[in-house]
Amino acid sequence: MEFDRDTIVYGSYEMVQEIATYLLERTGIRPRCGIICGSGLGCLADQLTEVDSFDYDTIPHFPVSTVAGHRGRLVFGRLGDVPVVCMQGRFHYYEGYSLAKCSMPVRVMRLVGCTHLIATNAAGAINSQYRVGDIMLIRDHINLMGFAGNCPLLGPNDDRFGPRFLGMAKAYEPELLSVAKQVAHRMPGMDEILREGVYCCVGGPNFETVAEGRLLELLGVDAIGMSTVHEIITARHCGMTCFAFSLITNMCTMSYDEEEEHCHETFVDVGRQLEGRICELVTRVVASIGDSEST
Ligand SMILES: O=P(O)(O)O[C@@H]1C[C@H](O)[C@@H](CO)O1
Ligand SMILES: Nc1nc2[nH]cnc2c(=O)[nH]1
Repeated sequence: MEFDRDTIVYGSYEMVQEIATYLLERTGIRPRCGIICGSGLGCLADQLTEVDSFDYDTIPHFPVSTVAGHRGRLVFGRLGDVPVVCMQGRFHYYEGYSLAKCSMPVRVMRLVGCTHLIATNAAGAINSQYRVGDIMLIRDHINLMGFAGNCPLLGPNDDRFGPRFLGMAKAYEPELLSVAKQVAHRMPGMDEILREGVYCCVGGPNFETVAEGRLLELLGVDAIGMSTVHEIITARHCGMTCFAFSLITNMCTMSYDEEEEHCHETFVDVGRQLEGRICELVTRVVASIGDSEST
């Protein structure tokens, strides 16, 4: 099969290294953990101290964010005591970027020193037990775009990033999932909104038809979105430990009698309403990563 290297394959090792060097020469922070802020979850980056931030359009070879609620900058700093780097805004396939290009910043995170990735997103609930405002810890995902032959790892493999073939059975680190549940359990009001489930990514930007929603339910999907899966694949490929969660911003339309709830601006507002709890959850999970690395 012929690959169009410009559109499908993006980010040679040398290119990613050049970006990493550019950043490391301009910040004293040496991050251990990368955090990707989903739609409406950019507040996470606002919690950092000792900040050095870089607008995407000033970083060599970086794509730019085109989605409302995605600020478009990379923020280095400390979350509590732990040095981190946050993507305040991510890249989506529907913006016209290949999956490799959407996920390229994860490799940058790895080459600036991150061993862990925390990805967050806004997602629609397929599971009828869920409610808007729930937080779903991602236990596993279904790479539906991968079933159709689209994957961020398409094309020649560079062993300096990771292996050609990649096991994904424990993509979401069970230990971190368990830490997050313990942490959340100690936070007031979290038990009522905390879920654990299976996330699935579609290309978007359209939302699901009723028939598609019902199919996803049959497949065992709890929440559906347009990101995260390819970032986790890329992170696992380069040996990063991963944790992710979805903020449930809407119930998917599962019957023809229901009114459709989709509105990106409302999704961003749901994020704002929960930002205090989300920031606390992430701060505590990151602290546990810091503790585990210092022992
Ligand atoms: O970046 P995330 O996955 O949070 O963004 C979700 C999916 C779409 O980009 C958008 C839909 O409103 O929110
Ligand atoms: N595909 C998809 N992405 C979302 N992001 C936020 N809500 C939704 C949804 O219902 N479907």
